[in-house]
Amino acid sequence: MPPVISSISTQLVDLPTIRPHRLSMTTMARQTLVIVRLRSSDDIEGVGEATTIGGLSYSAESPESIQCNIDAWLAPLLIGQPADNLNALMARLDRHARGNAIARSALETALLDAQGKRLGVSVATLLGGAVHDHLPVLWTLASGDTRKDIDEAFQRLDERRHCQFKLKLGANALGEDLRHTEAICAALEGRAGVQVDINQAWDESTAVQGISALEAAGVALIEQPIPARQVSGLTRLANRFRVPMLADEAVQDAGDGLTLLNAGFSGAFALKIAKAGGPRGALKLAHLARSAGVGLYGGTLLEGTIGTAASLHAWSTLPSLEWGTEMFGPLLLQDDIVTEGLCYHEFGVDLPSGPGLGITLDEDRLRFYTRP
Ligand SMILES: O=C(O)C[C@H]1C=CC(=O)O1
Ligand SMILES: [Mn+2]
Repeated sequence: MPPVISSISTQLVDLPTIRPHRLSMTTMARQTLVIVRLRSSDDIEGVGEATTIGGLSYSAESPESIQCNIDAWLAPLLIGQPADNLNALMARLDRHARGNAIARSALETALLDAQGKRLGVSVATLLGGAVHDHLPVLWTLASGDTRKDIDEAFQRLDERRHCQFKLKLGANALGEDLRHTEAICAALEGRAGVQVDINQAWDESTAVQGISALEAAGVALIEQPIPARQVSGLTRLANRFRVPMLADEAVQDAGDGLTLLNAGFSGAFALKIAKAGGPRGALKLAHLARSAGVGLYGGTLLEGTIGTAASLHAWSTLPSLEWGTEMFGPLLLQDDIVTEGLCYHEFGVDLPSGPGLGITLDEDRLRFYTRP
């Protein structure tokens, strides 16, 4: 008799950030983790995590909708089913539920964690095997203050924690954003690379103006300058400029990847397990991109340690990530809900060793931060 899934619980965990994190659509003072605990009849527990940014300001899913839709709709589809066949379980979700990629990602993570623990292997091994055990990690400078951002960058460089930085643009007028970026590029010249993420905030003509100036300032990569659905516009920008465009919100999964490739997009893709409904969907997009010669970037939805570890297991199976990763989510949070955090050093992070995700919950801190 195969083990069956016996229960799935969700909880909302609010963790304060180390400083306000300013993006084009919101400023975050805390992050909410939706923690999923999935138990099976063989007494094995798998843990998953879902996050988004600023309630509904980043995505059509909010922490509360993720919790509600798992509890009301997705968990009942899985409970009572054989626990050890991920393909069958995810196909069952596909058959009976639409959308909700972030919620699905948390469930798939919990299923992978459980199966890894059951077989005594890591999630990366379940996904075909790790080819890297240390991945580069950039840091996002988003305090909202140019001087503070420069000081923060030098601190990270001195600690040998990060040597690539991402700036969040689009909350301010173009001129202000350009002055901010130029000052940071000048301060870091020769010591660190700088890339920018506009999070869809510009229209195409603002983007043409902005990207010309950013290219001249030495910015290495331009992420999602215009709205996600403007595929032709993003393709035009990618063809117009020498500095590469990184598609983020425009490329949720392999289907979107195909749309961009068919439109003639030449740039890079940001992978996120949350966008693609889990690690396997993100890898499907990655393999499509690799076949088309499109560069990859290991993206975050500012997950905590569980979601970051799940992403790392997936990214570790890829031969190359041309643009590195931004798996710094746990470092933006004041505290954690695991017994042993990820190990950040030498401008990157170690892949946690298994079984499963290789992460253990700290029950006391989890209880402390769980929303009543
Ligand atoms: O890329 C995004 O759009 C979301 C996220 C990633 C880093 C960060 O600061 O925000
Ligand atoms: Mn982005």
